[in-house]
Parts: sequence; C-alpha cells; structure tokens
Amino acid sequence: MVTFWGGKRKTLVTAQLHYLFMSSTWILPDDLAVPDFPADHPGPGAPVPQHWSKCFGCGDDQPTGLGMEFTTGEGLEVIGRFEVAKRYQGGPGFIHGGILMTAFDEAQGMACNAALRSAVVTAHLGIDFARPIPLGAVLELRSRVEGTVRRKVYTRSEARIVDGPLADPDVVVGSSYGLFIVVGHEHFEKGKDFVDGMPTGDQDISAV
Ligand SMILES: CCCCC/C=C\C/C=C\C/C=C\C/C=C\CCCC(=O)SCCNC(=O)CCNC(=O)[C@H](O)C(C)(C)COP(=O)(O)OP(=O)(O)OC[C@H]1O[C@@H](n2cnc3c(N)ncnc32)[C@H](O)[C@@H]1OP(=O)(O)O
Repeated sequence: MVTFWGGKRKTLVTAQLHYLFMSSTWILPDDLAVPDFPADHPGPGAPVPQHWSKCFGCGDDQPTGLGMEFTTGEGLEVIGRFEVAKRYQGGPGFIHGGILMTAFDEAQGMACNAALRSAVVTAHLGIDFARPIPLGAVLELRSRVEGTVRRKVYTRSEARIVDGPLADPDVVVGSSYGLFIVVGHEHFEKGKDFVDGMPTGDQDISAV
C-alpha cells in the first residue's frame, strides 16, 4: 500500500497497488453529503446533451475531439461512450494514456453536471490504467458523484470495452477518481477574450 499527498491542496490519496484488481482507494471525507435525486430526472437511458459544442470531450463541432456521447444510467450515474480513433494512439496499437484521462475528466464532469445542475471545473483527477486499450475499441465510462462538501464534488468512474477489439464488458480497463469544484459564470468570463466559438445552448450553464 502506498499513501501519498495529491494536488496542491494536499488531498490525501491512498493507493493500494495490486496487479489483478482495480484497487486505488481515495479516502472520502466524513462529512460527505449525498446530493438529492433531481425531481425532473428522466430515468435511465435518456440522452445527456453536450455541455457545449466546441468541447474537446463532448462537442459535436470539434472535429479533432473525442465526440463522447452520454446517456443517463441508474440513479445519478451517467454513461459516456466513444471509439478509440487511430489519432489517439500512444504506444503502437494502443490508446494514449492522456486520452483516457481526458475521457474520464469529461465523464466525471458530466456526472457532476447531471447530478447538481451546476457548472464545475476539475481540481484533481487520479487514474488507474488496468489494461491496454486497443485502437478501434468502443469504451464505455460509467461515472457518478459520490458526494459533496460545500463546493467540492467527489466523483468516481470506471471504463470498459463494450465493442470492437478486446471487448469484454466484465473487465474494468481503467478507473478514475476526481475532485470537481462548483463555479459560477464569472469563472468562464475570464476566458471570453480567448474563446473559440460562441457557446450557446438550452442549458443555462452552456451560455458561458
Ligand atoms: C475549461 C473546460 C470546461 C468548460 C466548461 C464549460 C461549461 C461548464 C458547464 C458545465 C460543466 C459540465 C460538464 C463538464 C464536463 C467536462 C469537465 C471538464 C472540466 C475541465 O477539464 S475544467 C479544466 C481544468 N480545471 C481548471 O482549469 C481549474 C483551474 N483551477 C481553478 O480555477 C481554481 O483553482 C478552482 C476554481 C478549482 C478553485 O478555486 P476557487 O478560488 O474558486 O476556490 P478555492 O480555492 O477556495 O477552493 C474551494 C475548495 O476546493 C478545495 N480545492 C481546490 N482545489 C483543490 C485541489 N486541487 N485539491 C484539493 N482540494 C482543492 C479548496 O481547498 C477549498 O476547499 P474547502 O471548501 O474545504 O475550503
């Protein structure tokens, strides 16, 4: 077992390193509050809209991006999918680790947004790479909010290959834990001189 301090704010992270199982454990705070289930939640299987069209993770107007598509899962879970394109190659034949991390970032951010209906940004993200993921694989990421403390949102996610090469829905090929922070519109105001495109959308949070 390895214990270390992660992030500039010293989030305590304990990683139990095993070779057979996904095993990192992120110690959650004792005062974690579980968010209420939104009254207008559509139930499992409903599409979750992109949060804005130019997003590298989910945007449909971002040709080099991941193009992740999301649906609601059971409870507060969201399910994201994308195919590992050839341009995401790291080692020969396999996904670049940073691409998988990007996908986890997006998926956990979407889980926050679906559960809390608030804009969030990533403060800290941890990842376990459990299996090599081949080009052409279709990855499914299941993500959820574990709880909140003030503006801090604690999230978790697992990835599986559900179609294409090495598909096995019973095998977790990677997992992630993350800390997101709820922010207001003023956070994105700081980017208005650099923004590429004009964020619009029917979600209030998309009109950055
Ligand atoms: C840029 C892309 C995002 C575009 C989003 C567009 C629309 C958003 C709409 C909805 C979102 C929907 C889906 C999202 C989908 C994808 C997500 C992608 C998200 C990203 O990819 S986003 C890019 C990377 N991300 C950043 O660019 C953040 C840079 N950063 C900052 O902007 C500040 O750093 C900030 C705002 C994080 C905090 O600053 P702040 O001044 O507001 O608040 P403060 O410092 O007081 O922290 C409050 C409490 O969090 C604790 N805390 C803070 N940081 C911590 C850390 N690292 N470890 C442990 N604890 C930490 C403190 O200790 C305190 O805790 P306590 O309450 O206990 O005192």
